[in-house]
Amino acid sequence: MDQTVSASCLSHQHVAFAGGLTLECGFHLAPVEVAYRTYGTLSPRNDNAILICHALTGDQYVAETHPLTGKPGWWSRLVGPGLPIETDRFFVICINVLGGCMGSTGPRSLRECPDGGREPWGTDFPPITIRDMVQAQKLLIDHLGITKLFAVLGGSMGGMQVLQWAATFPEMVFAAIPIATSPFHSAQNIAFNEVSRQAIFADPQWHGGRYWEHDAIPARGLAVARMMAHITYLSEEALNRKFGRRVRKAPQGNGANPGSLFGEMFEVESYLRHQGSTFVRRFDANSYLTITRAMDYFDLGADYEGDLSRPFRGTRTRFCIISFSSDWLFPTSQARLLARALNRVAANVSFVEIESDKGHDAFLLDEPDLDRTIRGFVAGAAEHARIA
Ligand SMILES: CC(=O)SCCNC(=O)CCNC(=O)[C@H](O)C(C)(C)COP(=O)(O)OP(=O)(O)OC[C@H]1O[C@@H](n2cnc3c(N)ncnc32)[C@H](O)[C@@H]1OP(=O)(O)O
Ligand SMILES: N[C@@H](CCO)C(=O)O
Repeated sequence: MDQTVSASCLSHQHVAFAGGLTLECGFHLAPVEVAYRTYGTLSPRNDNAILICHALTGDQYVAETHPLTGKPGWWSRLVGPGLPIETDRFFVICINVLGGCMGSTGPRSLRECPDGGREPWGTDFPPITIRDMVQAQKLLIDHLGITKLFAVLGGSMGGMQVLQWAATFPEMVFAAIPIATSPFHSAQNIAFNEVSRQAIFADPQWHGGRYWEHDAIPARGLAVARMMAHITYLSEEALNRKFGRRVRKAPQGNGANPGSLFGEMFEVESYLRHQGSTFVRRFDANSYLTITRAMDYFDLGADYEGDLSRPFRGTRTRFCIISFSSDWLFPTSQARLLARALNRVAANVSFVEIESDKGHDAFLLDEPDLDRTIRGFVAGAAEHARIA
């Protein structure tokens, strides 16, 4: 079916594709809604589009104030006029992933029930993969009339999407920048995700995933999931630098801090509680479960007896792989495996390990070497692509 014909705009930068998508699991999901933001202008030659893919709990608000948190966009340091991803020159698109909770179809979306009513998908939302996310993005890219992306970039799960784009639609990706990512999700990372999921299931407000029926959310479980995951986004050095062993006065009453000496708590405890409680205001538990599973399934070599170069055979995409020295979640060793595999089949592969003590989330933080690397690679690739 011609998706450009069956697409309807629900509102500004929110499109429904009536024909939907057949997912990797075989389920046909229809309609598929895609929420996105754009910055800059598509050139008359249609050659300046850059797709930015967000990470696990990110969203399309990459370079503007977030509507729920009021915070600047998660990459507003990098995307804008005069910045490494120059919006006076490039047309930048960022899409909320399939399975997300910021407007694209996900577990919180309403579906038709057999009795004619509508209710959220919840845990009945079909399992999705990174490839499904990319297929949903492709619907939108086609709808926007873009035939070739000048560049696709993103960190962490965003980097997985970058690799999937380059593997699935090689002719559409001129340059790819996978950052702080891996060609497969490791056993250690699957293990961390499973602990997060169990924290959600253990919350009395989980209600088998139908929490909306109880006018509740599994806030405690989701917060604990985030607290645990957030530790993996930092590094020992970063935690020491930020908090050391400093303490502050602890909240009193309701058994909030049993065993605490002198009514104190460690700053790092307070920080993690803050990260947990702010997270639940902006994220849906069923989305969290769906997306962490999609990350867990990611394994580019799975269909090729583990050979990571075969998905990219014949590629003409230029790659710039970036890792951070203190990232223990997506360590440099995994990026190096990817670089070695790509070097066997691709003519243009750069690999940069950035010295940083900030851990995995370094790609979201003020890291001048990251900005310089992206600026340099994008400028060089634009010259090769002869972008005005
Ligand atoms: C690619 C993507 O799309 S990913 C999505 C990115 N966004 C997120 O992950 C949102 C969650 N936030 C984060 O993970 C991080 O804040 C980052 C990575 C975005 C930024 O990190 P940093 O700038 O180093 O901020 P930091 O981790 O220190 O957190 C600051 C917050 O902790 C609070 N905080 C700091 N110390 C303490 C403490 N001891 N006790 C309680 N709260 C504390 C600050 O008040 C601040 O709160 P606020 O965010 O509500 O204003
Ligand atoms: N902290 C980021 C990166 C995780 O990989 C997020 O929450 O999406």
